[in-house]
Amino acid sequence: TNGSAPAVPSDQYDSLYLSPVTVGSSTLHLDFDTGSSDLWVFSSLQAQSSLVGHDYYMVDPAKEKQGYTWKISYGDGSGASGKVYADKVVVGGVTATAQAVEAATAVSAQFTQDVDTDGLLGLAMSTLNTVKPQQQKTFFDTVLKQLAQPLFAVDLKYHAAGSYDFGFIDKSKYTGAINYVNADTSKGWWGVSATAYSIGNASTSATVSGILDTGTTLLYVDTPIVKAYYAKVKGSKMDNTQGGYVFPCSATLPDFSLTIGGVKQIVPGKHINYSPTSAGNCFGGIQTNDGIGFSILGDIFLKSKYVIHEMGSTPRIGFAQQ
Ligand SMILES: O=C(Cc1ccccc1)Nn1cnc2ccccc21
Repeated sequence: TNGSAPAVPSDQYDSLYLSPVTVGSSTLHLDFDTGSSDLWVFSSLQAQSSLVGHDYYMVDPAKEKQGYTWKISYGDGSGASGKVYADKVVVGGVTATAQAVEAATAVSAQFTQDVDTDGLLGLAMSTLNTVKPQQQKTFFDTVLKQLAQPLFAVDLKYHAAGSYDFGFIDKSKYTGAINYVNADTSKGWWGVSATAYSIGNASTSATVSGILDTGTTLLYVDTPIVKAYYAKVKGSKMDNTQGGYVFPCSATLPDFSLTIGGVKQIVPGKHINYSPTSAGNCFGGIQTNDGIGFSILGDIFLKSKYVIHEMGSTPRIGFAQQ
């Protein structure tokens, strides 16, 4: 069976996208995350005070994987931990009958205060799964064999609902050719590299290595590229109190592209005006990857494309224009 689930922006700035998932007998709204590999949910194991505003998984002790635990932390310092259950998970009609469901006992403030997100569904390689004593499969790995094609496709949109397709490529969701490149999955992520970047009409050769990451809101690249970009934005500056580059909200933002597989993958300037700040300017969708060691092609990069993640004998990534 194949299936498709909507990806709905959680707020007016596309901070993250939420998809409905049936976990056991509950429908939860999860953040599908190609940057991690745990399916974890808010659960009845938590204090009631932590559950306010969230839908949550009502655990069934009979389904517990006794002695199994998990603990995850993300690049932004957020994290969660808990126990593991084997239960039915359904995404867009695709069913995993005994999927490892990681029920939270503790969740960091970033997640607790984000009342729309009921958990995450990891779509990176299962080698990054944090469950002990035995690593568990992602939902995608669990259902892989039942899919017509071993792939999922990501269709995130700018200030609009998109979708995640499992097992098929939806021709109505893109125009032009799909450009495939091999994925570097050696670190457990969907890794790609670019050979050039462009700011407006000016192209510069450079090697940009990074990961596709639907769980990251913005686009993080090497500092010299970020500086070159905002040099083209009148009134832009690095604002340490806001934690990144900001600019007057009236600024015209040049398009940005990364050349992947010989094809320019363009991010429209409009998408790079991420959100207003509390100080009366606007926060940039492109920021520096200082301290990370690689680039992170998050939602700002993805939301103009239809991106196929194919787990064939040689993992590939296909890019097409929405
Ligand atoms: O953690 C990251 C990317 C990242 C940011 C900074 C340093 C290193 C890596 N993304 N991400 C993927 N899933 C997430 C879930 C919550 C927060 C961030 C999440």
